[in-house]
Amino acid sequence: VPVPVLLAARGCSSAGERGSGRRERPSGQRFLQVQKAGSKGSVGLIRLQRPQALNALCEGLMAELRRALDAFEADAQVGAIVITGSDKAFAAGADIKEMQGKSFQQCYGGAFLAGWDRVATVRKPTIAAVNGYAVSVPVSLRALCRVPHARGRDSWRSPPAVPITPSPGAGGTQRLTRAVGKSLAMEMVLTGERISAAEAKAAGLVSKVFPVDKLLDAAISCAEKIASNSKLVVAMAKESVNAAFETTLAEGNRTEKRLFYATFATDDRKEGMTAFVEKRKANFTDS
Ligand SMILES: C=CC(=O)SCCNC(=O)CCNC(=O)[C@H](O)C(C)(C)COP(=O)(O)OP(=O)(O)OC[C@H]1O[C@@H](n2cnc3c(N)ncnc32)[C@H](O)[C@@H]1OP(=O)(O)O
Repeated sequence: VPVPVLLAARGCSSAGERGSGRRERPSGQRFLQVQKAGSKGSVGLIRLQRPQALNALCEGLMAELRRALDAFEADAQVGAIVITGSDKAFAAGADIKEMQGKSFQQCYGGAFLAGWDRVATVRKPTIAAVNGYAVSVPVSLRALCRVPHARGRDSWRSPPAVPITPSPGAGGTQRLTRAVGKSLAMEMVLTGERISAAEAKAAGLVSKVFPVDKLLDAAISCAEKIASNSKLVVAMAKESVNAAFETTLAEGNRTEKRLFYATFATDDRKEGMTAFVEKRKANFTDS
């Protein structure tokens, strides 16, 4: 049974949210639904919920997202996180209406977008379950999640599974290098065409494709499987994978080796190897 997670809220003022205002949910969020999922509540589930703007990433939404990630990062019960959107949109990019009037001074001086990379610095594995539009920045958001899932062509409705449109802010192209460092697959420049989930998978943009009605369950079940391992060692594995993406091959190998040595200082490494040899299920204590 999903357990609601209580977080404080701060808001955007955008179409459909002014005047009467978009109400906070009882849980305190305005733009997200945040809960624990999975049979043991070990999965942190974040659903972007700003339907009137197709989940465009306004500052208020991103602030809530950061707080949700912080809360799950600190929650010892949670071993992995799933971020998803709605049927029509994962997210339609940065909020154009919020950005429209901004000057350089406001962007640079006000550190616009500061903290937007929190999703990349979370130590727990994060899965993006992408359905509908994923435009510009959400493509980066999804890429930062490292284990992206998408809904498949066989369940296409309108709009298609992972359409990608040009980012006006990037002059019609969007480089993903900022999001994922030097990963070869991500060096591609998206030129504004709409691509299907299958094409996104072929390009390395998503790792698995599911029919729409199976997408979220599959993402949660994958997260649950990850969460059933030692959280301590999973965090080390994620650090190692990130190092492989972000540094040279030699540096990535060095980091991996150091972290592998470090696992020998943990109880969970001993328990994992002993359980393997004794052909039984490991009982990890995250220590
Ligand atoms: C770092 C840079 C960036 O991220 S720049 C932003 C990049 N994003 C985009 O360029 C996408 C802009 N949106 C669209 O192109 C379309 O909305 C669409 C193709 C994603 C979907 O088209 P559709 O016709 O199905 O919906 P609407 O255009 O009518 O949109 C519904 C509603 O949402 C508002 N909205 C959509 N995207 C944004 C956005 N990025 N920022 C702010 N608001 C957005 C849109 O204005 C509509 O609201 P309304 O009150 O009717 O104006």
